[in-house]
Amino acid sequence: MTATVEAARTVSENVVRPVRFHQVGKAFGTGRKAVVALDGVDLEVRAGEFVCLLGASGCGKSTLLNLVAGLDAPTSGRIELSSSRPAVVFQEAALMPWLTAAGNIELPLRMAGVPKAERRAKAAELLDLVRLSGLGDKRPHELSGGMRQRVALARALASTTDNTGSGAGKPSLLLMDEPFSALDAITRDVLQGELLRIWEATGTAILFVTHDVREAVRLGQRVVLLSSRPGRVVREWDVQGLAGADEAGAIDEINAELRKVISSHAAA
Ligand SMILES: Nc1ncnc2c1ncn2[C@@H]1O[C@H](COP(=O)(O)OP(=O)(O)OP(=O)(O)O)[C@@H](O)[C@H]1O
Repeated sequence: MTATVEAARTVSENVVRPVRFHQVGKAFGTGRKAVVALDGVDLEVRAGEFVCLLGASGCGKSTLLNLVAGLDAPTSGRIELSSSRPAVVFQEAALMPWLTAAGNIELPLRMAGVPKAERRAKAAELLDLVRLSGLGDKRPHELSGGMRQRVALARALASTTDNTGSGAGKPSLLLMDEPFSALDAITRDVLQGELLRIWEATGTAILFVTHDVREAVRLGQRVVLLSSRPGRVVREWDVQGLAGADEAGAIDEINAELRKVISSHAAA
C-alpha cells in the first residue's frame, strides 16, 4: 500500500511543472497605441529548478512575473500553473510596518486559515531558515534593508508552502523580481549565498528576474534571455555548477548576447 502511494507521489513530482508558458503574449492598450510587452513566450520552470530571467530594462520581465503571479492576465497564449499559488519577492520588501517580523511571516498563513499554534511554529522555523532567530518581535523599521528582504523571503516561503495533499510542506514556486538590486554590494553578495542555501534546503522552484548577468550565472541553473520589446525568449544557457574560467566564459558570452539584444532594439 505504502509503495503504491510513494510511486504515485514520485510520478506526480516528476510531471508537475510549477509553471509553463505556451506562446504567451501581453499587450497594454489597444490599436496603434498598444504596447506589446511580450510576444510568443514559451518557457517552463521545472519542479525545484532555479531559473534566472535576464533582459534589458523594459523588455517585459516584470510583466512576465506579474502574469505568473496572477496579478495580470495574458492577451494571448496560455499559462499552465500547478495548484499551489506562487508568491513574489519584490525589490522592496513591502512589509506591513505595524506587524513584527514574525507577524509579517505569519500573515499569509493567517489568511489561509492556519491555526495559531501552527502559524507560530512555522514562523519560528522560517525565521531560523533566514537566520533571523531572536528578531521575530522586531518591527520592519528596526531592521536593516537586508534583514527586511530576509523577512520578505520568509513570508513568501510561508505563502508558497503547500499545506494540503501529497505536496504538504513543500513550497512550489517562488517569483523574485530583482530582490537584491536595492541593497549594497556586500549585503547582496551575502543574500545571494543565503538564497542558494535556502533553495537547496527547501526544494522550491525559483523564477528570478535580474538584469545582472553575473548574478544570473551565480544563482541560476538555467539563464533565459529575453529580447527587448516585445519580450521573447532569444536564448537559454545551462549554467549549473559552472565555476572559475567556465563561469567567467559564460558571463562574457551572455553579456555579449545581451549587448546584441540591446543594440538591435536601439537600432529598430
Ligand atoms: N500597466 C502598463 N501599461 C502600459 N504599459 C506598460 C504597463 N506595464 C508595463 N508596461 C510596458 O511594458 C513594457 C515592459 O515593462 P516591464 O516593467 O515588464 O519591463 P521590465 O523588463 O521589468 O523593466 P525593468 O527592468 O526596467 O524593470 C515596458 O515598455 C513598459 O512601459
